[in-house]
Amino acid sequence: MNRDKTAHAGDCSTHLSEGCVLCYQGAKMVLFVTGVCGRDCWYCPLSETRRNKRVVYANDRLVKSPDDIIEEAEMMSALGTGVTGGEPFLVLDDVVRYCRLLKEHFGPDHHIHLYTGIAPTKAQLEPLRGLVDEIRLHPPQELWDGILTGPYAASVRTARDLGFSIGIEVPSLPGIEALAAILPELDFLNINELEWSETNAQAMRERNLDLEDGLHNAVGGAEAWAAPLLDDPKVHFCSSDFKDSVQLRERLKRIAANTARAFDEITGDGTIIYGILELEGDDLPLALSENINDIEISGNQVEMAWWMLAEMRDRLPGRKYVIERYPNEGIVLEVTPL
Ligand SMILES: C[S@@+](CC[C@H](N)C(=O)[O-])C[C@H]1O[C@@H](n2cnc3c(N)ncnc32)[C@H](O)[C@@H]1O
Ligand code: SF4
Repeated sequence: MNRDKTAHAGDCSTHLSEGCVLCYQGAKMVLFVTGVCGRDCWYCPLSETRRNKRVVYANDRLVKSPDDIIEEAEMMSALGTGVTGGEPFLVLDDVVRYCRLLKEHFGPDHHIHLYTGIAPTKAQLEPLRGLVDEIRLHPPQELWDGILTGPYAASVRTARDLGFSIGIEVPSLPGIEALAAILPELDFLNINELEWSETNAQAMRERNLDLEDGLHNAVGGAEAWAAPLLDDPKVHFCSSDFKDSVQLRERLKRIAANTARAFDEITGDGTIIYGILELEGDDLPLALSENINDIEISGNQVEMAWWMLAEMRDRLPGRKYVIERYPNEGIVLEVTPL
C-alpha cells in the first residue's frame, strides 16, 4: 500500500470525482451558503464567525449580493464551485438561485458539487437537477454501522436515479471501515483527514486526540483509521497537508494571474512580491519620476518591482522594504527591510 501523502496528492487522476480533479487545479470556488446547520457534529470545524450565522461567503469574500459570487469566481478563473455550509438544504432556494446564476454566467460546464449533512429526499434533490452535478453526503458517525439500511443509502439511490454523481464525504474517524458496505453503490468515497480547529479543540482533547505534528492541523491517527479502505479505487483520502499546500497554492496562482500588476512578481506559491518606498516629503524623487509608468503611488507609499527598488536603494530617501503577500491585497506574509 502506498499511502505517502505527497505521492498520493500527485497521482490522483484515476479515481477522483470530477469535483476533486478541479480542486487539484485550484479551480473550485468555495461557496458557503449559510452557517446554520441542524446537526451538531463534535468535530465540526466551522469558525465562530460562520457557525450558526446566516452569512454567505465566496471563498473568503463576504457576499452582499449575488454579483459578488460571480466577481469572486471570475477573479480566480473558477471552473467550478463547491457549495457548502452549514447545511445548504436549509437555504435550498438560495442554492438554486446561486447555482443557476453560475451555470448561466459560466455555462453548463461550470462544475458544481454540493455537501450536505442530511439525507435528502427526492423532493429536495429535484430542484437541483441540471444545476448541481455532484452530491457529497455526510452521514453521521453513529449511522456508519448499518449504512445500507438507513436514510443515507436511500438518498444515494434517489440521487443516482435523478442523474447526479453521488458520493460520501466524511472525516476520518474510528469505525469508518463500515462504509465499505456502501461502496458498490457510490461513485466515490472521499475521506477527509480529521482536522483540528479552534472550535473543535476541546472536543478533541476530551477524546484524547491530539495534533499529529506541530506543522499541520491533522489529528494523529486519522490516516490509520481510514487505512482499511484506502486500496479501493473509489476511495480518495484528502490529507490536511494537501488542502494547505496544493489546493490553496493552485487557487492563489489563479488569482495572482488575474490580479497581479506588471511589477508584481508571482512566486511558485502563488504569492506576490513587490517593493515599497515610504516617501519622506510630498515630492517624488527624480529617479522615480523617470520611471513613472513602472510604479503605483498610494498616499505616501510608492509601490514598484522589488528589484527596481533594490537597484535604486541608495538614491531614494525614505523607508524601503519588500513585501510578500497573498494576491489581490491578501494577507501580508513577510516584510523585509531594504
Ligand atoms: C464542514 S462540512 C459542511 C457541509 C455539510 N454540513 C457537511 O457536513 O457535509 C464540509 C466537509 O467537511 C468535512 N468535515 C467536517 N468536520 C471535519 C474535520 N474536523 N476535519 C476534516 N473534515 C471535516 C465533512 O465531512 C464535509 O465533507
Ligand atoms: S453537518 Fe457539517 S456543518 Fe453541520 S455540524 Fe456537521 S460538519 Fe458541521
